[in-house]
Amino acid sequence: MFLALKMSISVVSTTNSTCSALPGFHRSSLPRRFAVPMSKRSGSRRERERIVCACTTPSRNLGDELSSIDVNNSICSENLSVDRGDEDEADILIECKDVHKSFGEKQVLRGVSFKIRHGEAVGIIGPSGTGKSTILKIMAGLLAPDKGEVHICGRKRRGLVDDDGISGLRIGLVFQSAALFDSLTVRENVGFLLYENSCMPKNQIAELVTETLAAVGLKGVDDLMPSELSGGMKKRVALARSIIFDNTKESIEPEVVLYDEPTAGLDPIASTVVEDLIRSVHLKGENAMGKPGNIASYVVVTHQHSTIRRAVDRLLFLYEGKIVWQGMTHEFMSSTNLIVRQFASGSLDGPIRY
Ligand SMILES: Nc1ncnc2c1ncn2[C@@H]1O[C@H](COP(=O)(O)OP(=O)(O)OP(=O)(O)O)[C@@H](O)[C@H]1O
Repeated sequence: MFLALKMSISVVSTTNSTCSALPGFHRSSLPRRFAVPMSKRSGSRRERERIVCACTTPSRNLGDELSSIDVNNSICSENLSVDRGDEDEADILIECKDVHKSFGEKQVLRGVSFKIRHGEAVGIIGPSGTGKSTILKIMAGLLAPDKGEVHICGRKRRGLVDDDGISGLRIGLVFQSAALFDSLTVRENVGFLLYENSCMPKNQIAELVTETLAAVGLKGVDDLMPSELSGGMKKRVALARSIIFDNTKESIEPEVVLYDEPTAGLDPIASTVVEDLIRSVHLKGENAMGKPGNIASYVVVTHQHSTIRRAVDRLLFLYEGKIVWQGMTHEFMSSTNLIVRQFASGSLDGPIRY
């Protein structure tokens, strides 16, 4: 499911009125999961802007292999290139501090802390059901932690993305499957936020959409419907929707993009294309137009080794609701941590039990 949420906090308005620049499109036709509770449909325009898309030790006795884990900061005792501590706090865009989250009786996150700095390409990995998507949604402001804090550019987020009024950072979230609006064209999907929330004229938005689609390697698809696209193309359209921004604004805030399993369901070559695309829209990359990307930092949740190797520089390993290992990608394959070794090899033998 794709979701572009913009946090400054632009996002897509889902109030129950007709779209300003998308004739005939009515927000009530949005999928039900995108609906905004009536009680939240008041307040300022900013408040009405909404999202569309929608460590303690592990509980099991894992034996000696976990004895090297520091339960306070969750860093394995291997000699790894981990977080740079107190250095240059100014470049921290998102920080999770001791985040806890439960669903009913199920404790999913049990004290997760990490920082995402300007310029970083970070992967979150770990066994299924360990809370990777949950922490992504908490970073995005779609879910609130039960305990702990999320800081955006040094400021504590008070509620969800639409409540806190924090500006200074845009956050784009690209869900696993595209979740494009089936009844809208590619152009309308990609330009949705701008049609809704910007003062840009329609022809200018259309031009920007075409340019953004070209940046992700798509040409001549503006008028197609999502049903006419392949799975890989839908992922690219979803990416375009997450990175487009109002370039007429005087100041452009940096953007962090959060990708939830962006290569899931793709064949190896299509995965490589998406992995390179993720790199290319980053500020250290070069997009399909030969221009530097605009994305300041990104976080990728993935299970795929190719994505780990190709698309990220630093890894956080989440297991049983805690970060039990972190290091650079090149340190992952050679790690002596038994959890990491089992995960990397896919072995059934080891501390991770299914
Ligand atoms: N909204 C929700 N309500 C109830 N339980 C939830 C909700 N969201 C997630 N969970 C549960 O929380 C746990 C963690 O889910 P999450 O999707 O974050 O895991 P994950 O690590 O991303 O898994 P996977 O790798 O399989 O996608 C799962 O047991 C899931 O069922």
